[in-house]
Amino acid sequence: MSKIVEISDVRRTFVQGDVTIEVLRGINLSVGDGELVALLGPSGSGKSTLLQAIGLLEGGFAGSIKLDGEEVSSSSVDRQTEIRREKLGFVYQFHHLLPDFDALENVILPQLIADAAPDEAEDRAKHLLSKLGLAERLHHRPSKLSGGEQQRVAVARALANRPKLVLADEPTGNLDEHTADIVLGEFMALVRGEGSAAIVATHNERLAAKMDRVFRLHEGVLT
Ligand SMILES: Nc1ncnc2c1ncn2[C@@H]1O[C@H](COP(=O)(O)OP(=O)(O)OP(=O)(O)O)[C@@H](O)[C@H]1O
Repeated sequence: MSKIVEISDVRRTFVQGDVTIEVLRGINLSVGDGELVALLGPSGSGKSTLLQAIGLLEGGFAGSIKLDGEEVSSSSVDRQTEIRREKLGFVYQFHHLLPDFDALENVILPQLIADAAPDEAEDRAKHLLSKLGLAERLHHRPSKLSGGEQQRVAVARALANRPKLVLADEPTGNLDEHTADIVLGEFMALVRGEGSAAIVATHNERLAAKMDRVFRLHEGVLT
């Protein structure tokens, strides 16, 4: 199986005044194409920091990060932006949808930014939103949607450009347990159906157990 993610000896240290925190102390991780993995760890263990490294969202990391076979840790900012746009999708704990656009527009926009044809972008957005049970909510703005519905739109947006890898940081952390289960189940089914891989950071052991593999971040290393 080819690997969408291969990272080795990734390290990150934060210095705040006199205090130095080694958050990542030599992380090795590989994720195959289409594989769904959970990243578990207590609050403050560095899950978000690791996702930021893989998502090329922050600098300051040491070590090697390969995405889809390409060493990207020292790529130019422009190349990293291109990789984020073409290969990665992101879902966060809070939806970060654009408040003045409806659900459909929120899923169309990233495709237009990636130069998709408007008709195709709309068809794809409708397809994804329908798969997530939102066919009747296409023209609702985020403020008129429930928390679960908002996260479903965020999931559709993350998948809109057919990313090879979705990075999800506590994607259901803001939802009640029952809704979180449903939305995560839908997210996983959709990601599998699309053939994308995903890394999902969560505190929730039960949800993690439904993934292909589970990694635990503890004291800066993965087990
Ligand atoms: N920009 C920063 N400057 C200084 N310290 C930071 C910075 N970002 C994160 N940290 C520290 O790094 C550690 C890991 O943070 P991170 O957000 O990655 O943890 P997490 O596992 O995602 O936690 P949670 O589950 O609570 O979101 C924390 O102790 C945090 O205070």
